[in-house]
Amino acid sequence: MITCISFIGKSSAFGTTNNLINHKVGFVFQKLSFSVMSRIKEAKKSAAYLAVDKHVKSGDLVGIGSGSTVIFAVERLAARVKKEKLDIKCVPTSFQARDLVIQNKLTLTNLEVCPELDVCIDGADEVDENLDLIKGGGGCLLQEKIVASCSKKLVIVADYTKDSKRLGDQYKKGIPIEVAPMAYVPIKNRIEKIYGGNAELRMAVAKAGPVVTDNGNFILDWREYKQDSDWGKINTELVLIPGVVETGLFVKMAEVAYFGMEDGSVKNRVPPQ
Ligand SMILES: O=C[C@H](O)[C@H](O)[C@H](O)COP(=O)(O)O
Repeated sequence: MITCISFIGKSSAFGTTNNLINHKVGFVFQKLSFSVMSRIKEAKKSAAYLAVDKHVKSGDLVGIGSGSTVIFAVERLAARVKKEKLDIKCVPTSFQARDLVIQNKLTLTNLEVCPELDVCIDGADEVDENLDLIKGGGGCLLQEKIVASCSKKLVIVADYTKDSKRLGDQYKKGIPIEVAPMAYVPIKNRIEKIYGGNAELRMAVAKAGPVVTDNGNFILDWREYKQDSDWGKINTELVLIPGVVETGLFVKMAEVAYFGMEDGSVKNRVPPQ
């Protein structure tokens, strides 16, 4: 009985030491990842603020993209409306963007009333050296592409982790492809057969089953594709597959991308001549 008690005692003492080390290591990692996260957040903010200041003027009709970086762009727009009495109207690209416009008390409009926009400010999941983009990591690619195509210029705001030489260098979650729900299996099979890789149905996190987009569709995330591809050609071919609604490949659409850097600076990239 005594042995038993002492065994439990030692074991729990050992356990306590281990727990303490784990706790400390966990704390250091937590602190590190917190500082990386806050650096990324600051980078998003610097890029978004600069892009808004450079590209939006009074009287503009502005497309509002989706995602976490665009939150800062809308914040800056709202501050300028208040301070400079900037007169702008906004067309959102998602439920989230519409909500952002409303919450920030900006003037909301749509493409029926304003089919031609001056500028669209949007985020990206990855930007390559040609300024081709992967978008749709948050599931908003269809309305984003429509609004961008109705804008005189598409201005991308991003942090340094999105800056790549080739699509797929950094962003490993795949190229999002929005599809009609009834067609997701044949489309998946076709993409994998023609181009290789895997096109996986995106599953929801706080819901059983797949992600359903703002437009009632599913998303296939196409991974392990050939990186040195002709994205313009592949995008054109993909949208011709019956049931494909849109792809997250934004080829030759962006006029400029702003990247917030780790050191607090912002660098920009324009397409090669
Ligand atoms: O579907 C989401 C959009 O394409 C976003 O613009 C993209 O995922 C980038 O989002 P974030 O600014 O949060 O990285």
